[in-house]
Amino acid sequence: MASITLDRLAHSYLPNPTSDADFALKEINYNWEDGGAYALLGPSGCGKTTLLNIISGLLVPSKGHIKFDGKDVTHLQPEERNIAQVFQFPVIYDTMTVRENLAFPLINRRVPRETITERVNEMVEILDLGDKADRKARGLTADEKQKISLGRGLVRYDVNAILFDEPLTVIDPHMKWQLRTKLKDLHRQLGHTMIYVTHDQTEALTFADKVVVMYAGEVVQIGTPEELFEEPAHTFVGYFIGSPGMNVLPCNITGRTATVGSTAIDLVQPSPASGENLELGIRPEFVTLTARGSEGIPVRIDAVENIGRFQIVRTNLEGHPVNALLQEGEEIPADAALRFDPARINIYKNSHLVRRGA
Ligand SMILES: Nc1ncnc2c1ncn2[C@@H]1O[C@H](COP(=O)(O)OP(=O)(O)OP(=O)(O)O)[C@@H](O)[C@H]1O
Repeated sequence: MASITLDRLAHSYLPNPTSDADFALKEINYNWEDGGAYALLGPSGCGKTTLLNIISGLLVPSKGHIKFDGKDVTHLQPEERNIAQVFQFPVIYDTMTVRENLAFPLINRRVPRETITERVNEMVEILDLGDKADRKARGLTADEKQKISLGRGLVRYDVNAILFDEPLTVIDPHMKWQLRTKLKDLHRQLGHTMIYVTHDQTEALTFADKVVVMYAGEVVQIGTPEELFEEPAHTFVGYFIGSPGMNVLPCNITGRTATVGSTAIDLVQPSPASGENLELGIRPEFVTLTARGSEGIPVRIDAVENIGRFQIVRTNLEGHPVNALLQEGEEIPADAALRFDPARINIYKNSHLVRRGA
């Protein structure tokens, strides 16, 4: 296992990049701790694969360095980096049995026979493949084959890191949560440095101790799942994490009052932010509905969606959508007014957090 340092790392696919916009990966500085479980989370095209390929050695960055345990590996080939990778689709040998597939990465590295048997047995048990262990991979389901792929990544005990690139894409939805939880357990048991690439927030938040959120080539926040929820550093994080995401409303600010259109919202504390490109962010969990006439902000209700234990109330405030998350069965007044918990109102300037809820 190793720590991984990204030292002023950036990448452009263009031969002569001139502006920030030319970089598929904008400058990032970060130290990923030895034995940590990290997720790279972001929408399609945000630069996740570019970063993963730099770590694995498939791509040499146009700027900066990458270090494993302080040793510069920027120009080392993938096979010289001693990492394991699990891809979206199973990479296994159909003609080999499950056991033979799992043993293969160890045989390649001339691991002693007894150790191989021990590790393979351990993987078979961990991945619940006991009843299939001596069958050829050819006849197995896509789920089972991908489990073997995961096992082939995890079976090596001496790797610097294990990289997972959307490994649950082919897995059946009902199996996904099982494998997600399993991977988390495996990380606890095995203690490898693990980096998991996904565009699915549930996968990222379940698996990782720290989530690296990427947007348009930029790392916009690195934090624990709680930090991303409580204190989104960028409006994109607020919008992308949470279901539904944070409400983001363009506003002006004077003193302790934010104004959305002609609606004044009391921030309780004066905000340090002023000028243009300001936005108010509040999560639906901290929006309540009251009857009009009390102190709330009158709104139009567009829709109510029941999602099990909660209901999402979709409202419209002066042309801007605002969602409120209410408990199942909680009463929704016919003439509704919104109330924002002032302690949970964040203020953003140019999409970046400048003031978190008091
Ligand atoms: N080989 C390449 N040559 C030129 N541009 C590329 C190349 N690979 C990726 N890009 C561009 O770099 C940006 C980041 O792509 P990347 O594949 O890293 O994103 P991603 O977050 O992994 O997306 P996805 O989830 O769709 O794989 C995109 O704009 C993409 O079009």
